[in-house]
Amino acid sequence: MIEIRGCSKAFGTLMAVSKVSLEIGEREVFGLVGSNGAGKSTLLRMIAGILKPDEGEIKIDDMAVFDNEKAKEQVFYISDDCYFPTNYTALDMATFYQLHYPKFEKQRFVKLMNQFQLDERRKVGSFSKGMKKQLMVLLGISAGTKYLLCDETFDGLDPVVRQGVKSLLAAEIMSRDFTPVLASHNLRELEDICDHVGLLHKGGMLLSKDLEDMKFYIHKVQCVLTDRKQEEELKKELDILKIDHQGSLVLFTARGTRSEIMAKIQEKNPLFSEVLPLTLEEIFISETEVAGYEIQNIFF
Ligand SMILES: Nc1ncnc2c1ncn2[C@@H]1O[C@H](COP(=O)(O)OP(=O)(O)OP(=O)(O)O)[C@@H](O)[C@H]1O
Repeated sequence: MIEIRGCSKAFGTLMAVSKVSLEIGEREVFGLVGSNGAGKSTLLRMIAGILKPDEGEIKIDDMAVFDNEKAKEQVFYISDDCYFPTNYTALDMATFYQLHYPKFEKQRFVKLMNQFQLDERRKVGSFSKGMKKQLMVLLGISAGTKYLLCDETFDGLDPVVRQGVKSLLAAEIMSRDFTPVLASHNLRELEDICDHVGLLHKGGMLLSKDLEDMKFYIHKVQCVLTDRKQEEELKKELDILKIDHQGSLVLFTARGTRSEIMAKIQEKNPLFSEVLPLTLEEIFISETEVAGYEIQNIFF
């Protein structure tokens, strides 16, 4: 488990991370979201033991991480602007990481490169941005660390590769003790991948919640009502966050369990009604409102 207790980091007078406390459980995909400059990279670099917090502590499996090789061996960090030595091939990168990570599996790396149709003998300098990101994920998986920290790694991957990487992470979680932490400024990049989401805003942790728990108390329903009056009644009877119209269809996003909301709608004998899946952005509308913020002020 990763435990962060009252962690802060300033650069001069700028508070990049402020008194963040957070627990990242095991064998779950943790999404760290926040707008540009929210402090995600700074927090990840502290978790990786690269930056020392000004105050507070970070423990990886009960070990303080800063200046602790044993703890750092458990963490592979993929920066948002990875450095590759000139003339290094992908295989050279694997040899390099093998020196730092005792559990690195080179054969597995070569196999994964083939699976993702990347040439391990090619110079990394000639890889596209997305290929470099894939390469880093494959190096991270092959390193055999318990934690994989990805900074904006999913952003910009094409849908097929993204799906491949997502399946790879899921398979790792199933087969060994593995926890990926994915940071992104883009809610859409993380919505079908994460089990748990932490929201950073201006250096502070606004919320950290299980996605399934959040989904339990907010639902989106589309229905066709027989009378306009019924919509007005439902506005009073439901805890509505948003209403949209598409022709005769009314779309309600409301707080409450699925059965509570559907019971109220069924009382009106609608011509049609169904529950729709929610996006992460829609889920956050409710959660950030409870925390006293408007999602538009956080992400847009
Ligand atoms: N080395 C540094 N020196 C000075 N200021 C820094 C440094 N690193 C980060 N900052 C500042 O700290 C704040 C948080 O930056 P950070 O990179 O952690 O944000 P982020 O959430 O990762 O942003 P993005 O999504 O744009 O990558 C920003 O205001 C940034 O300018």
